[in-house]
Parts: sequence; structure tokens; C-alpha cells
Amino acid sequence: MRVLTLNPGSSSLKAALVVDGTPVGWWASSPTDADEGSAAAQALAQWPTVDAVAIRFVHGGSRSGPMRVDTRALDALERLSSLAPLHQPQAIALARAVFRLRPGLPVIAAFDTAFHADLPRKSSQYALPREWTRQGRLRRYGFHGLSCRHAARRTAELLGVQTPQLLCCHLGAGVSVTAIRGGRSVDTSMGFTPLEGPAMATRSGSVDPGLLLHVMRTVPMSADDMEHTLYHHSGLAGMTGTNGDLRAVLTLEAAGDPDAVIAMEVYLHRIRREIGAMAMSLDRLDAVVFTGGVAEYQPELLGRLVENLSVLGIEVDPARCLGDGDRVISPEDTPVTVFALGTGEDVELALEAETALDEVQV
Ligand SMILES: Nc1ncnc2c1ncn2[C@@H]1O[C@H](COP(=O)(O)OP(=O)(O)O)[C@@H](O)[C@H]1O
Ligand SMILES: CC(=O)OP(=O)(O)O
Ligand SMILES: [Mg+2]
Repeated sequence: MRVLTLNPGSSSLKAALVVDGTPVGWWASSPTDADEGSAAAQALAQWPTVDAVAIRFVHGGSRSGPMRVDTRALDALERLSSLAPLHQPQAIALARAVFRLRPGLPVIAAFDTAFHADLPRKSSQYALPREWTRQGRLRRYGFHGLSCRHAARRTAELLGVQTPQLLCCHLGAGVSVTAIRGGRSVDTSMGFTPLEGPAMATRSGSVDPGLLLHVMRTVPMSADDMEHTLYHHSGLAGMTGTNGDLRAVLTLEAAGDPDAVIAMEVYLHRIRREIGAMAMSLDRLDAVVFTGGVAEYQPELLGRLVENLSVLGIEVDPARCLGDGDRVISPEDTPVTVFALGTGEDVELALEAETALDEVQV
């Protein structure tokens, strides 16, 4: 099957043609380069002969698998936009553009949240009044699920173990750490929205809600202004005055910029802390996977990241970090195998499309 995959991330829009599970062509653009309509048109002009288009939707609510979408389904998914404002509107716009450009071509929505749909209750539930949580909507959903699914699949293949226990550290513009056992997510750092967890490129990550209440009362500030600050002007961007791209922050850090120096310390510390926390949901740690744009393009950072993690048996060989492609980066004879893996969201999107279309035909 020939599947066009469209992946609107928070700092990029990635397109790929995947033929029978193998990506054969791809490109990435920054979201400011083009609107979703012209990006979809560009991809369909480049790869006109496709059986389906698979689009990454980060928020699928309670949906546990992919689905073929029509206008009505899109309206329902659009209602989740405020829960993922950097992603969901873009995915909706891409799907509508494909409907317009190629009526009748199947469009499959594949959800980040689906991989976490069975999170154990102790991981998914917030300690909030039961009147709030009873309906099961105000809970932790988890994101980067396509990336996690791919990391689990590749780790099993590379280790030759059917269901390894692993941590998937997705380091892109969004950052998350997920504990996976039995092929399932058992805890994850992102929550009700993709704001929770470590500090990210432009997102704050977890902040004491008491601080936010204090600022809203004292500034004062509307919920929309607060949302804008937490999603667009926090994280590495907020701490350094850059756009949050790690390349810019590392350049400033190397030049001795004090804000960039502390921002990198915070960034790395918060990821390490999350790795430690997620390890508590496993009873053994077979592997740690680093993936996402940062792991792919700034792999030298992984050596710095795992400093202080030897308490968990996690070590990397700096020379191995600098290689290319899917690889082991831990030294020989260490208890935990550490991998740097390509982000296989495009492969997973295509698989999800095949699954959804098979189900429709049954
Ligand atoms: N072509 C590139 N060259 C160098 N670094 C890159 C490149 N593309 C992405 N990165 C790194 O990856 C980060 C973005 O990760 P990515 O997974 O692509 O983000 P997202 O999917 O959230 O848009 C950037 O901040 C940068 O550190
Ligand atoms: C969920 C999320 O943050 O995705 P990305 O890293 O692609 O922005
Ligand atoms: Mg991404």
C-alpha cells in the first residue's frame, strides 16, 4: 500500500511517502514556511498516486485506534483543539485540504493518545475531586504515542526480546518520557495536554499550578494569554529569548550566555528527573530509547543528558552517540542497552492507515 503521511509537529510539518511499510521519500518544513493547504497540495503533487493519506492527530480523546475520517469526524476532533493548540488545528486543516484537493481519497487519523489509552488508573488519574474525574475525561492522556509504538517495536527487534521493558525519551520540540512494559504504555510524562512534563522548546512543561494561579490573580491575565505564554513563550524559548530551537540555545550556551547556560541545565535536569520517575513503573529496565529531532540531529547531547543516570545503570559511550541511524550508544557490558533511534512516526502512520482500512473492509 502507498500511504502519504502528514505529521504536523509543533516546530515542523513532515511529509513522507511510505510504500508497504518503508519510507521512500520525505521532507520537512517549518510551520511558518507554508500553510497546511499548500503543504498538502505540495505533497499530493509530488506523490500523486497514493491509496490513502494518514495524518498524525496528537489528541484523539478516548479513541484507542486509528479511524478513517469524514467531515463529521473532523468536527468532533476539532473540539479537542484547545487541548493541543500547537497541533490539532494544523491536523484538521491538513485533512480538510486533502478532502478539497482529492475528494474520495481515504484520510486516516492516527492518534498520539491511542498508545496510552490503557494507562493504568494510578498513572492516568489526577488527584482532583472525584466529581471532576468521574466521567473519565479530566485525566492524563499522554502523547508522542506513534513515536513510542515505533520505539517499542524497534527495541524488540534489535534486542531480540518480544516485549522489552523500556523508557522512550522523545526529544523533539515537544519532550516526553514514557515507560513501556508488555508493549503498553504504563506511565508517561505528558498529561491532559502536551504541556505536562519536562521543559520543551517553547512549552513550560510542569509548573506548580499554585504559581499560575498567583500570576493570574496578580497580573491579571486572561486564560488565553496564559495559554499563549505557556505554549509559545516558555521552555527554552522563554528562558533564553530565542525561538526555542536547541541549535540556537546551544550556540548561545557555547558563547557563555548566562541565560542559555542555566536553560540547558534546567532542560537536561528536568528530562533526567522524568527518566528517574518513569523507571519506577518498570520492574526491570532493558532499554532506554532516545528519539525525536534532538536525538537525531544533536546526538552529542545524549552524553550530557545521561550524566548522573548511572544510578539506574544508564550509561552512554560519547563516541557511539556521534554515529548515524538506529544504533546502540551504551558501552559494551552495561546493564541497560541505550539506543538512539530514528523517529518512526511516518512508518507507524502508514501502519495505522493499513489497519484502519482493513477494519473498514471487514
Ligand atoms: N535539520 C535539522 N538540523 C539540525 N537539527 C534539527 C533539524 N531538524 C530538527 N532538529 C532538531 O530537532 C528539534 C525539533 O525536533 P522535531 O522532532 O523535528 O520537532 P517537532 O516534531 O516537534 O516539530 C529542533 O529544535 C532541533 O534541535
Ligand atoms: C506531542 C508533541 O509535543 O509533539 P511534537 O514534539 O511533535 O511537537
Ligand atoms: Mg514531532
